[in-house]
Amino acid sequence: MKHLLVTGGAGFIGSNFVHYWFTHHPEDRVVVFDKLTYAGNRANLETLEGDPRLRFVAGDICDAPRVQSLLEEERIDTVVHFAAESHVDRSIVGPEPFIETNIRGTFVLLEASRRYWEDEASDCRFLHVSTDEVYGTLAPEDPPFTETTPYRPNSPYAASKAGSDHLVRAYYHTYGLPVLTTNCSNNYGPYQFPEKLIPLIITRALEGQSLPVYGDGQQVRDWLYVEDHCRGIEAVLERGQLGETYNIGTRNEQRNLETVGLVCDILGSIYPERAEQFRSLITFVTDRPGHDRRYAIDPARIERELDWRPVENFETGLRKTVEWYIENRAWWQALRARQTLTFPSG
Ligand SMILES: Cc1cn([C@H]2C[C@H](O)[C@@H](COP(=O)(O)OP(=O)(O)O[C@H]3O[C@H](CO)[C@@H](O)[C@H](O)[C@H]3O)O2)c(=O)[nH]c1=O
Repeated sequence: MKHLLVTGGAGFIGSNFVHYWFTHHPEDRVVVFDKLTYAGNRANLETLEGDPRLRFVAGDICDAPRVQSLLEEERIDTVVHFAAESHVDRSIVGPEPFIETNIRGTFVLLEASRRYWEDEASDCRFLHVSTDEVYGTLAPEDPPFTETTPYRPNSPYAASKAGSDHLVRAYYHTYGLPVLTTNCSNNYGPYQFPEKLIPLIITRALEGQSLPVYGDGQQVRDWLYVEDHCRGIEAVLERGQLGETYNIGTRNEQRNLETVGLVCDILGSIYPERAEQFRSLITFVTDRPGHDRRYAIDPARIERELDWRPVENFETGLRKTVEWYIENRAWWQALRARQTLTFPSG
């Protein structure tokens, strides 16, 4: 039986991971530690409310004494670290919380784990969830990112994640902390805060609002269904080599404009009477400053070494996602008040 600490477990990927974990490891205990910022939401774990295997603790990963005592109190042997400020546009408007949470917060967790696991680290794991954005941007002719692609982060968000990745590796090389790092591509699926492209487009289209496409919409993103990501994290936790990095992606490169169009088509097939309307809502708006043109992940290593394969394809994953947002209007409408970002289109 494992004792997991899931930081950011009330966020999008974190909460999907908690649901995934209990489905596949019903005997384990999970402590969710989450600051409940605008993007964290206890409703994401509502179906687990009252479950004795789960403890929810509201708190900040920068709070060193709290983190230290939680590790000890709960006899944590596995840290899965999702907690992060994650939205690129917000990092452009206000980078400070990104530096604080993503770099300092990761440092606090590493240091607490090092102290707590000092004498008995053999069965322990610290898995750091990171992003492909640390590698920078690709030209159309470039091969996808591999685990050996040099780091060239461009946004304050990406730079803060790059800093945290380096700290994690330093704790392995310097102290032998049993760390693993994953770098994933763009996620989509249930419970994603509707500031990110796919849920933003779905929810705005449902409400008949304009669908903002930055610049020319020809930027490329490599979409990963969140449950496939959770399965990848499980594979790395269980079979990954300590100190190593695994890229998680599905070779699913899509231009933003095509992704937005696909969402409109799926909505049109569900609401045929509004089919024409959805695409007409697409509006080109000012581009994101320093916008990375293309991300693409080469998942060969995790496939070859850990036998991981994605289950979902983009069309079915996107349809499931659209249906989830239709069925869970109350969930995202309640978040509207927190969506205060007005960058760049207003
Ligand atoms: C919000 C928004 C986004 N976009 C564009 C910008 C990007 O090219 C693409 C996806 O934007 P976002 O959903 O903000 O995601 P992106 O910047 O790629 O970053 C995401 O994916 C990363 C992994 O690649 C994660 O590390 C980040 O935490 C996550 O936010 O869509 C638009 O054209 N219009 C929009 O309104």
